[in-house]
Amino acid sequence: MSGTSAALTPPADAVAPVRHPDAPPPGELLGAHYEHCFGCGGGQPHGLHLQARAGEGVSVTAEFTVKPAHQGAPGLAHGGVLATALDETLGSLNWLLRTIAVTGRLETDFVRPVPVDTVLHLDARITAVHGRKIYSTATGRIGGPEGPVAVRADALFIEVKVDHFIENGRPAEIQAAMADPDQVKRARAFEVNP
Ligand SMILES: CCCCCCCCCCCCCCCC(=O)SCCNC(=O)CCNC(=O)[C@H](O)C(C)(C)COP(=O)(O)OP(=O)(O)OC[C@H]1O[C@@H](n2cnc3c(N)ncnc32)[C@H](O)[C@@H]1OP(=O)(O)O
Repeated sequence: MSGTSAALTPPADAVAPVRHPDAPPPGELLGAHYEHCFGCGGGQPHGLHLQARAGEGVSVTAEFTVKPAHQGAPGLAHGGVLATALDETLGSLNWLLRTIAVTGRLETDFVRPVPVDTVLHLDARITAVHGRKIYSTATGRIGGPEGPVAVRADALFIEVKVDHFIENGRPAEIQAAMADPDQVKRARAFEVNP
């Protein structure tokens, strides 16, 4: 990984991530964490509709097809959209720890342009954990899962409680989410089964 800043270098006493015993088995789709999430939700017409799949250890894979709505330059994916795909894939890793976490820092390298209609093959893993801090890394390849790297990222996620969303989200969406038993169950499961 190139150019990682000090903030993304785990401290010496960081520990290896431990896959939760109830984490989905390798190969299983993780499912959307929120129907209206721009990264993974099915309810966003121009969203990325990214579906992450559990991998071995504390890793995931995902695919994202670049659509015309995702352009920055003519026929090319917008860099911010590619960063979103990396962020979403990295974020899904935390479900293998059964931990709710948000992105604190995301550092992205854009290595190759990514044309519209390209399938971006994403691969991410957690590298270390230090208290509430979760360190992770991801690549996005084009032309196949073993193709050349087009984008890569390192990230620091910070563990939060469900209250982070309840206290900060716009009330209309929070009330709708809390009225959805499946959404509440999915979020609360992480607090009662640490
Ligand atoms: C009914 C409702 C259902 C809800 C169901 C939800 C489902 C689950 C949704 C998941 C969603 C994922 C979606 C994709 C991933 C996003 O895109 S998440 C969205 C983007 N991220 C954000 O909005 C986060 C905004 N930032 C914040 O809220 C706060 O800054 C944070 C990250 C929670 C940290 O604040 P804090 O809890 O007060 O923690 P703080 O004490 O400042 O820092 C803790 C440690 O982290 C370090 N740290 C914090 N920030 C940084 C940073 N930026 N750089 C370096 N180090 C940092 C601190 O230095 C500190 O280190 P130590 O001193 O412990 O060594």
